[in-house]
Amino acid sequence: MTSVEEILATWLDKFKPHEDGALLPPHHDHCLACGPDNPHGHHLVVHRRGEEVHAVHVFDQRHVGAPGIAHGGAVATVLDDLFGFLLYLTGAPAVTRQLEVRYDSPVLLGVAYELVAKIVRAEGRKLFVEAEMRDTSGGLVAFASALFLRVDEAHFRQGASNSPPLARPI
Ligand SMILES: CCCCCCCCCC(=O)SCCNC(=O)CCNC(=O)[C@H](O)C(C)(C)COP(=O)(O)OP(=O)(O)OC[C@H]1O[C@@H](n2cnc3c(N)ncnc32)[C@H](O)[C@@H]1OP(=O)(O)O
Repeated sequence: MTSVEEILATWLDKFKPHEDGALLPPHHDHCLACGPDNPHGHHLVVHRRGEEVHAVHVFDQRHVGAPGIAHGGAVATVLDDLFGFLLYLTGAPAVTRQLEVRYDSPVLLGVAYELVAKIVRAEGRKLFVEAEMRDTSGGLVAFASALFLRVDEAHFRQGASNSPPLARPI
């Protein structure tokens, strides 16, 4: 598992400008939503598209709520993390202060959905953001809005000495 200091050391590069269309880097290798090395993760892959961020995502059996349907918390995780990619466009880290998700239709496992997020407005440390998740016919299945607050590196160091085991013994 990568340490907080190792993660922070890579952040300056991540917050450099990214070209339109660029593949955006994961927040870190074990991030629950986008980390490629997290076996329990969503492995979300996100690109910049103009001033928005864009992903095509498929939930699988690890994310099941009702049979065949993604758990609402899993959907919220992915939408929250998608917002985290907008931060690369702002050039500064921030964290979720408030997140609201509207679930319009069940999100089916094994089906591709298109996700788009944008910054609605910025006021000082505050970033107001919105995201949509649509099915392949363009139908809106979920809508999220959130307030992110810019924080400095000290925020992330709060977890630096906290490294519980990966899983609880049964
Ligand atoms: C590479 C970057 C890494 C990012 C990864 C992204 C991953 C995906 C996102 C996440 O999972 S983040 C993890 C979940 N979030 C957290 O763990 C955050 C936990 N909360 C905190 O640590 C603190 O609450 C926080 C640092 C966010 C804010 O504490 P502060 O004491 O700095 O701010 P405060 O609560 O006083 O609010 C600052 C301003 O926002 C305003 N505010 C707060 N809540 C509001 C609200 N709900 N609506 C409107 N305004 C609000 C508040 O009134 C105030 O306004 P003014 O500055 O004008 O006085």
